[in-house]
Amino acid sequence: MIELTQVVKTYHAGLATPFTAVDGVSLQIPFGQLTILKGPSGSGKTTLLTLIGCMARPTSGRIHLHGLPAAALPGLPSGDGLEITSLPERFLTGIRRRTFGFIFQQFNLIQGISALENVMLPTCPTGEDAAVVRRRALELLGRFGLSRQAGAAVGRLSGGEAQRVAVARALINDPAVIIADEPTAHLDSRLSAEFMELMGTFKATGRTLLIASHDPIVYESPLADRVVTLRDGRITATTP
Ligand SMILES: Nc1ncnc2c1ncn2[C@@H]1O[C@H](COP(=O)(O)OP(=O)(O)OP(=O)(O)O)[C@@H](O)[C@H]1O
Repeated sequence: MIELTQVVKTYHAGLATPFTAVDGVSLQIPFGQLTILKGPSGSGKTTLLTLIGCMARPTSGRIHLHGLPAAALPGLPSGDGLEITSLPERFLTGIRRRTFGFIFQQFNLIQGISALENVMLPTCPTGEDAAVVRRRALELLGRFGLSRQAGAAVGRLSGGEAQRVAVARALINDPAVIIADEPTAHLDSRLSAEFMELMGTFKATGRTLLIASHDPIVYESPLADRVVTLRDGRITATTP
């Protein structure tokens, strides 16, 4: 479980115009479930995802990881209740790489390199053998029907293909938790429904899914275990 306790994120803290984007959020995200963060633009969904995914630190409050596999915590005690908010940067980086896979709104594929190279990218800092990574990346691309596009520059891919490359990239380090930020924002209804089906297959393998979205195809999906609604950086509703 990922446990947030009174998490606050204030941008420009200490400056003339501080802005509190996340304002005292307490939330428990069980492993193995699909949790949706829903809310209007600017409600703090992306900010919250970056805090949970160890990409930024909260201004105050704590985030604990309870019960992660030891392999996800290299050099760290795997005991219960690891508090990530106060860990030194090098540990945060390790947890980010091994525990989380990210799918961004614009997919954030690197233009000018191939689909295969994009999928391999998150493994670069791990120093893993390139041939092994390449095999795994090709397997993933094959699984998503993209074998023929492996060598293609990502700029040439269709929206749906680009999305599946982004999903393959999120999976390359076999993360326990997949974080997706408005993953269907640039997809039509059919591709959005396909995306949710894909998420369903990951959930079936025991992965934890955390998706920020204001797309009803996502937050009304029967796959969602819980929908957390945010407004002005605060939780206003949790269903069920
Ligand atoms: N780096 C930053 N510096 C200052 N303010 C920021 C920064 N990042 C986000 N904000 C502000 O924090 C608020 C929450 O932003 P955030 O991106 O988390 O919302 P969101 O719910 O994900 O919105 P959207 O659905 O439009 O992506 C917004 O008002 C935004 O302008």
